[in-house]
Amino acid sequence: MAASAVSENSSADFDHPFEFKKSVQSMVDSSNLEHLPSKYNLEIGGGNDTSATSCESLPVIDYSALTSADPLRRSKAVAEFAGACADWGVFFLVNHGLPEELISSLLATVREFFSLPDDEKKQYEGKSTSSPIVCGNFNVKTTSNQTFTLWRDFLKIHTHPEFHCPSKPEPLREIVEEYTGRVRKMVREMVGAIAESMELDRDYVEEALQLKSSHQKLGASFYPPCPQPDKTLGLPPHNDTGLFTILAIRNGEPGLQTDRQGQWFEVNPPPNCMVVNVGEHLEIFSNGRCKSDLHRVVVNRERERLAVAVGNGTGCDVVVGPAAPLVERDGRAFYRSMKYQEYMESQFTRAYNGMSLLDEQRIHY
Ligand SMILES: O=C(O)CCC(=O)C(=O)O
Ligand SMILES: [Fe+2]
Repeated sequence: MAASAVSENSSADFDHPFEFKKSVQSMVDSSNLEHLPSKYNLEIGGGNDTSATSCESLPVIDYSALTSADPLRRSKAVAEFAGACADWGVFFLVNHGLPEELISSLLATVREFFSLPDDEKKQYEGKSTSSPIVCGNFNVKTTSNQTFTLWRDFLKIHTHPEFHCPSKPEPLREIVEEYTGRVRKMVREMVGAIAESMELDRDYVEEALQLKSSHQKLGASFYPPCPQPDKTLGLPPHNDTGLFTILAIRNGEPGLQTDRQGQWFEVNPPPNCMVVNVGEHLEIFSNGRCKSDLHRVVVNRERERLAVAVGNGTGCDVVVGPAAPLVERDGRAFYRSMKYQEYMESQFTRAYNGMSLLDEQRIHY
C-alpha cells in the first residue's frame, strides 16, 4: 500500500521500526505546528508523565585518577567507579582526556548532518537491521500495543571493527574516526578498572570480551523543539547495549532522565564532562555487580537537543554471560548467555516491541 494512501494513524503505517518519510526537523520547518501530529502522540490511558526530580548527586568519576600510576590514587578511584556502576549505573566522567575541540566539532558536524536535505539523507534509510549506516525515525510499540513515532531524528553508524560513515558533511568521517578511536581506548581502560574492582585479571577480561575487535556504534540523536512535549518522547525508557555508552551532550542540554528505584531523575551534565551509561552486557558479565540504568529522553518546547552516544560492546562472536570466576564465587549465574551478534540482530525488533534483554536473560532462583 502506498504510504500516501495510509492515514496517519493506521497501524499499516507502522510495520517496521525504521521509517524515513519526513524528518522531524523538516516537518517542523515546513509548518507552523501548534499541535503534535497524531503519529508522534503516545498518550496512553490519559497521559504521559514526563516529570523528573532534579538531581545534584549523580556520581562524578575522575578518569585521570582511574588511570593514575599512583596505586593509592587509582585504587580509591576504582572503588568509586565500581560504586557508581553498582548504584546509579550512570555517572559523569571528568578529566577524560577527550579534546574539547574534537567534541565540539563532532557535535557541530553532526548537527550539520541533520540539516542536510531529507533527499540527501534518505540514501541511509534503514532497509535492514544490519545496515552499517541508518538514518531516519523510529517507531515504538507501547505496552498497550499502540505504535507511535519518536520525536527524534537519528543517525546510527557502525564504527568498529569496520568503520563506516556518511560522506557528508565532508569533515564528518575524519572527526568520527578520531573520536570513536579515542573512545575505544578510554573504554578499554574503564573495563580494565572494572575488572580490577571485581578482582579479575585484566588480560582475562580483555580476552573473554574480545576487546581488540569490539563492536562499536555511534548513535546521534537530534530532537527539534516540540509543540506539545508532554504528549511524546524523544526516546522511550531503555537500557543501552554493550559495556559502556559514552555520551556527549551539546551544552548540557536538558532532557535525559535516569530511573533509580522507580523514580525518574534528571541527568544534566556540568560542562566538560561525558555522561556514561552502564550497558546491559556489563551487567550480565559482572553477574549483576554493575547495574545498567534505564533511561529516557523527554523533549522541549523551546529548545532543540543534540546528543552523540557511542556504544561500546564486546566482540561480535563473544557469547556474553557472567564471567566464569564470578559465577564460581557467587555459586550461581544470575543471567543466561547470548552471542553478542545475535543480540545485535534482534535489537531493533526488541526496541520496537519494548522488550528488555535483561528481563529475558535474568535467571530467577
Ligand atoms: O539523547 C540522549 O542524551 C540519550 C541518547 C541515548 O540514550 C541513546 O542514544 O541510547
Ligand atoms: Fe541510551
